[in-house]
Formats: sequence, C-alpha cells, structure tokens
Amino acid sequence: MTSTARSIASQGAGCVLSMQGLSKSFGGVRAVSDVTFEVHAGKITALIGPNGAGKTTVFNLISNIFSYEGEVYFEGHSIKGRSPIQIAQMGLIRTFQSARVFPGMTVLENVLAGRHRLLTGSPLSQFFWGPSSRRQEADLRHRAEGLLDLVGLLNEKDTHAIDLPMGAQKLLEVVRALMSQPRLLCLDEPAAGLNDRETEDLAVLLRAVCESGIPILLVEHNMGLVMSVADHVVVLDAGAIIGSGPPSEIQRNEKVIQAYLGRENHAPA
Ligand SMILES: Nc1ncnc2c1ncn2[C@@H]1O[C@H](COP(=O)(O)OP(=O)(O)OP(=O)(O)O)[C@@H](O)[C@H]1O
Repeated sequence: MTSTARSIASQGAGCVLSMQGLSKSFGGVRAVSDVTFEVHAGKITALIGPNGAGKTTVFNLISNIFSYEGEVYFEGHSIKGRSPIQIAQMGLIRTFQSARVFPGMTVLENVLAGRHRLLTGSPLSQFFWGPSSRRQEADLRHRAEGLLDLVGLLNEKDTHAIDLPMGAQKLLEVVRALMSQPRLLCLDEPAAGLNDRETEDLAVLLRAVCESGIPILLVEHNMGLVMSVADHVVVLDAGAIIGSGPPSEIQRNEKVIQAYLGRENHAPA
C-alpha cells in the first residue's frame, strides 16, 4: 500500500482534514497535546476552548507556520513539511485572528487579491493580457462583486479597505479567502469585532459557503454563532481535547462547562 493509500484508509469517509496526534510545545508550555480529530465534507466543524487553550496554535500547525509532532492529512495527502504557500495552493485557506487587509488597496482590490490560486495561463500571457485573460479577469471581478454583495459591502467596493470599521474588515477577509475557491476554509475568530447584525450576516454566509460545498473549520469565541452554525464541535482545554460532538451535546458536557466556568469566560450556552 502506498503512503497516500494508507493515509486515506486511516481516515473516515468524507474526511477532508485529519489531524493525528498533533503536539507542540513552546519552551515549557505544552500548547497542543496529542490532538486528533477530523473535518468532514459538507460540515462546519468548530474548534472552541477558553483563552490559551491552543486553538490558534492548531491552525498554525495545520498551515505549517510551526513544526510539530504528529501528522496532518489534507484530502488524503500528508501536508507535514509543506510550506504555508504550498498548503494554500492545495486549497487549504486560513484567515487570521486580527484582520489583515491590504491597506493601500480598495475593498474590491482586496477581494481580487485573493484570486491568485485561480488564475490560469502563464505569467507571460497574463502580462500581454490576451483575450482569455481579459475574460477571466471580468469573470473574477463579477464573482468578487457578488461575494461583496452577499456580506453587504458592495457599496463600499471603492473605499480604501483600511477605512472600513473593524467588523467590516473581518468580513472582507473572509470574502477574500472565499475568492480563492478554497477546498477547506479555516477561520480564526471571524466574529471578533462584529456587531450583532454583522454576526448574523456572517452566520448566513458561513452556512451558504458550507452548502456550496466548501467545508469550514471555525475557531470562535462567540458561542451563539458556534451553536447556531456548527455541525460538530471539538473542545480544547490546556492543549488537549476534552470533548467533541454535536452542539447540543457539548452544551451539556460537564467537563466543557467546568473548563469555561473555571476561567469565568464565554461558557457555552
Ligand atoms: N509563538 C508562541 N510562542 C510561545 N508561546 C506561544 C506561542 N503561540 C502560542 N503560545 C502559547 O500557547 C498556548 C496556546 O495559545 P493559543 O494562542 O494557541 O491559544 P488560543 O486557544 O488560540 O487562545 P485565544 O482564544 O486567547 O486566542 C498559550 O499558553 C500561548 O501563550
């Protein structure tokens, strides 16, 4: 059996991302400890936990920003040792906790900057801007405007991205990630800084994205959002998984309630 066949055989059906025994220490701090779980096609999987539980570190390991112990398989292929850029080119796209918009660009230009994974044709043909490249650009622009419309930002398309309120910048980052047609979208606290209306828009967007065939791995502190959109919830505490299951089960899980109450923040409700 080849290593790819072995990795596929070791994962469940419909598995898009599989983490097996993921561990990472920073000096004496065990940030992630023997974490094993899967993200499945057609599902929104939420990764939750109190502050410092290791959620962002899991994202940083998946995207290979840090080396780690354990294995990560994306669509059946080991991605351990691949560069963050190679991983993004495979279609595993992530966002960051603090919005990272390109400050010198307009809102629309920011969204279009997410399109590079999709552009076909040699750099030379793009340089000479042949008819097929022009058509492709027009299609991408149309798509970008459609996505901006979905999150209520189309009227702001010519605004400098940096002039948007923080909540809108976070939505813009999600839209830019979508522009690359990810095969898996990993979102790190997309609702941070969003008001109630923007959070509702985000919930609608996430469900629509998932229904369009793009699975989501969601790190989020807003429990209302998690409980309303997630199909499956994985809970981390002090680097280790303390519970996993559907939202209704997680809300009743004693270990999870204690982990949150112990830190007096964001108890799932
Ligand atoms: N680059 C780093 N260097 C040293 N320690 C780190 C580093 N990144 C994370 N840590 C530590 O690892 C632990 C997990 O941090 P992480 O940011 O992954 O938690 P988190 O669950 O995302 O927290 P939050 O919800 O507050 O964002 C923390 O103790 C943190 O201080």
